Amino acid sequence: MATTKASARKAEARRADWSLAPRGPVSGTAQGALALAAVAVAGDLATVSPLWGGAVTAAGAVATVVRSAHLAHPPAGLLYRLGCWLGAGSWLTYTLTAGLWSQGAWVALGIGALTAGLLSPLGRPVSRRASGAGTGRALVLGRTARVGEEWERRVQRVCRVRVSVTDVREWPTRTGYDVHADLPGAGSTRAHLVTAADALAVDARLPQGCGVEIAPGAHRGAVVLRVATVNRLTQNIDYPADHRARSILDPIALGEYRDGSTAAVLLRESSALVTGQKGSGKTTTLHALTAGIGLCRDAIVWHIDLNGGGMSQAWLHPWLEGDSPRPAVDWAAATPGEALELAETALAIAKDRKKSTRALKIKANASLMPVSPELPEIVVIVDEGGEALAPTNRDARELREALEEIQRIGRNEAVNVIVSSLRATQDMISANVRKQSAVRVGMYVQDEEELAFLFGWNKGLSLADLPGKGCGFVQDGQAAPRPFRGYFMRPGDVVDAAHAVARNRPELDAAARQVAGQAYATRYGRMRAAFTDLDGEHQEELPARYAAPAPAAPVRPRLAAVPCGPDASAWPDLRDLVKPATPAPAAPSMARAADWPDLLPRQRQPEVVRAERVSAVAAAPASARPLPEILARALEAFEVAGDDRMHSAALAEALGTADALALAALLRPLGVTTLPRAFIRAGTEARGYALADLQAAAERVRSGELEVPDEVAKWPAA
Ligand SMILES: Nc1ncnc2c1ncn2[C@@H]1O[C@H](COP(=O)(O)OP(=O)(O)OP(=O)(O)O)[C@@H](O)[C@H]1O
Repeated sequence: MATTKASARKAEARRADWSLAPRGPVSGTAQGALALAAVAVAGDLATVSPLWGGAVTAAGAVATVVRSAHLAHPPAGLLYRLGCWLGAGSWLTYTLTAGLWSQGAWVALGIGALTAGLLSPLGRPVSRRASGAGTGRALVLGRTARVGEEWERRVQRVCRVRVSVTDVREWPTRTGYDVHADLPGAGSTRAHLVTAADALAVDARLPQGCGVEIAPGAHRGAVVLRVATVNRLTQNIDYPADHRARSILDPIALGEYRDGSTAAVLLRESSALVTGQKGSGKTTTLHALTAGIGLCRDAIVWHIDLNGGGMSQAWLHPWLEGDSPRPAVDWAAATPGEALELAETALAIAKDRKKSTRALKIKANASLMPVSPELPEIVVIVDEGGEALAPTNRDARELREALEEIQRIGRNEAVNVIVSSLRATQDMISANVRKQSAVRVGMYVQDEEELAFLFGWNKGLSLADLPGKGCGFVQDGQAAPRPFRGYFMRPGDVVDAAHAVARNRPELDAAARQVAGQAYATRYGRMRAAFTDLDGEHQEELPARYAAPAPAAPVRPRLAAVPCGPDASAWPDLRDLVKPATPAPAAPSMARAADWPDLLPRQRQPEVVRAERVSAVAAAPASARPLPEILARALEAFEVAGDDRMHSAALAEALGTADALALAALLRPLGVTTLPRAFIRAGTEARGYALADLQAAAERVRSGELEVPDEVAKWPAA
């Protein structure tokens, strides 16, 4: 077959070409001179008036100018053609006037033909270009040819790279155009143009907010320069109220690029990071993501909203108002304690799915866990709006670590994280979060360095490309970051979308629900409490709100004697003081949070902790000082609980102290205080103690560094 084709091609090549079409400058010049001589001989024999020669010359000259303008020939090409017509026409008019049969007339014709032949490269139609390998041929005509030549010269001037433009295509929105070009090779790469994108925009004198994006072309040697000529990003783009169900395997739309195409990102396997200064449009972008993911029939959204409820409020509104039977967002956390519970639950589900979905993957013959309404992806969206996740914030270490671990291990198991942060700097975003986020969205910031931190240096990004709120750069995987404008989702749009999401979203699968346990099963009560009372006071009231079917008799405020000596470190935690005064209307058997069974055993390496405890209590050197009874028994209580944190009330009960207040008074002289933030145990959010603090105190006592006060040493004899 191949041989037949080759021989056919050879035969075709051998076949004589008898057409009169010129094949190059020599044949073209010879043909033109012969044709002119033939016309002159015919005119001479027919004794045509010389006026006709003048008329033909004038007509030819005018036609040349008009045609060259239409085809956007360069000035040299136009002059060459005009010269040919004027020379030939003058010679013809002269021979019709003075006679053809003189030596001078034929010598003049020869000299004219020779000149035309030598200058013929000037007349070559530069607008005809090859459009690149494998892409067919494109004819660049008229205005677009002129634009293409301008860009060839501009790229040569700014980047010292001689590209050849193969096509210029106007955007459907008529707000810019794409310039398709081939690189010359010889060491030039697209990166040369990418770094000069801003300089090219300046050289082209583009309007404010417009720029040049350098995108890959049809092959490695081709580039596309996306040139915006109208600043379309200044106009609001309403959220398209399209609430049809979709899949998390499809791209999730965030807004539009300059050319009017949809800015969308793939989130099935990717975590995302959204940064931007206050008021730049982060939360609005998270709304668009919540809507896009929420409308998927195979994904559910969990919110961590440490930004005063700004993100989750509108999504929960229909449910809080009783207009919707369930919330659009399956779980929303507004406090650090609940946030940690949510993150740890997501992590536990990801770990469990690694084992439990093995058979499913084999059945589907897919290495990636197949998602479906029965096994939905969980996307945890975190709008922290402050420094909660900053690597420098020690209080948030556990939450940050849980989220980072989800990012590391949750891809295949369809548990992903989207984090928003005020600033794209090393002190606000840990390197791990940034690296693990394949999707990055950088909304407006003051400092170009922040964009560079997020997207890398020399990406040709300029703040001049972002005209205002709601604008940013978006990057999905290896693709170059592109300026876009986010959909403007107003609260009303969110509420409309929330209705649609609540109607159609899937429920968490049964296996995950089992892993999530009681904390997940009771989340609605806490969400209702938290998002109707955002001043933070709800924290201590949470158990009562969701646990009590019938209110118990109100607890009367109680006066307590507080040991307030001159040393402030010996004072009890005042928050523990007010706690008993808070009414706790709960079911009789669960009147106090401390009474609740721990229905969600910790996943955090209980064996290791236990081993540490045993060595801390038992393996003390002989010279070590004895531990006070309260400390030794507190360490034992942690060991029995198999946990590394215990609520104050639970520990007080285990030790048999009068209450949490009395316990605080005993532990404070040993330097042990409650953790700064409440945490959840057995479905209750309250403050309590960390095992590590008790172990540190024990160490200090044993080494003699810490003197045990009498009132502590005497306990429980007192
Ligand atoms: N895509 C958008 N189109 C038009 N305006 C927008 C857009 N996004 C945000 N805005 C405007 O910017 C304001 C702030 O937006 P948003 O609350 O999303 O910013 P933020 O970065 O989350 O701020 P903060 O950090 O204070 O929470 C909005 O009230 C709105 O007026």
